[in-house]
Amino acid sequence: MTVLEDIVAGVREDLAAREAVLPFDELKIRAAAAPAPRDVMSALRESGIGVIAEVKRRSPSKGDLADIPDPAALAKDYEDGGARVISVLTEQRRFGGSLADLDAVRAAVDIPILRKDFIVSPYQVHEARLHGADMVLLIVAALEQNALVALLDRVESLGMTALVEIHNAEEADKALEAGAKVIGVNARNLHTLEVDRDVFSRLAPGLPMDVYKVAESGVRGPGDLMSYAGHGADAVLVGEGLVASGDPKGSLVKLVTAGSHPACPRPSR
Ligand SMILES: O=P(O)(O)OC[C@@H](O)[C@@H](O)c1c[nH]c2ccccc12
Repeated sequence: MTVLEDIVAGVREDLAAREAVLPFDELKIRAAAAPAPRDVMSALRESGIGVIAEVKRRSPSKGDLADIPDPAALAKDYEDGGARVISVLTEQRRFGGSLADLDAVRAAVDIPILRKDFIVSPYQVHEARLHGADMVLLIVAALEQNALVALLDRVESLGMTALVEIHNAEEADKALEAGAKVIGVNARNLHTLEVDRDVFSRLAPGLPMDVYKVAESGVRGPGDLMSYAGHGADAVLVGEGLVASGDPKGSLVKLVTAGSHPACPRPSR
């Protein structure tokens, strides 16, 4: 079993337990009554390189990163520091996240929120909506193509935006085939957990101009942001570089400042 398969197996078990408590039909009704989702694309398309800031306690590759006793306070710091979107990891077993984190962050900020999890079922999409998410991660490596297409349609039909994650050229083709408008290139291989920052520069030129491109993982500071921007990134998604820095807000401000500096390369759109 690869790391990804192991994580997804745990996610499916936890999902079955939640579904036994709150059946899908009831969940859908409740989610439909949630306040409308935010316009993620307009937030993302503000000028400069966007920063998506992540609430991340631990990871299978690095172990414990930060305690984050108050995810709402961290999220508020991210919002004040100029994040475009806040990513909240809700996977429990390996990342120490929860839907309670999503609720806390939703109550604390006005900017769009991404539910970062291993989404394999429409149940999780409606659940994301119920808990206030505006954006949902769909990982191509974790999904059959027909499931990817169905989940992407589901996300859009609920007025949310999908961040479709890829790591190689075959997954890029699948994401485009499915109609992804926002594509995240993860520098980390989810089967082996190895990070290769050059994956973005190899894949980005093959993605259409009108696809919004997010460089995910391994951003240590402004230098990595500038380099990703030089290869065509519209935004970067950063977790560890913020939460483990000792000063998440200060570290974020440095990234946001670099991303809006005149010397920073711009996506040619
Ligand atoms: O902490 P980093 O290296 O800045 O990475 C953030 C983000 O890219 C990473 O958490 C991530 C990217 N894709 C994922 C899929 C599932 C879980 C986590 C992730």
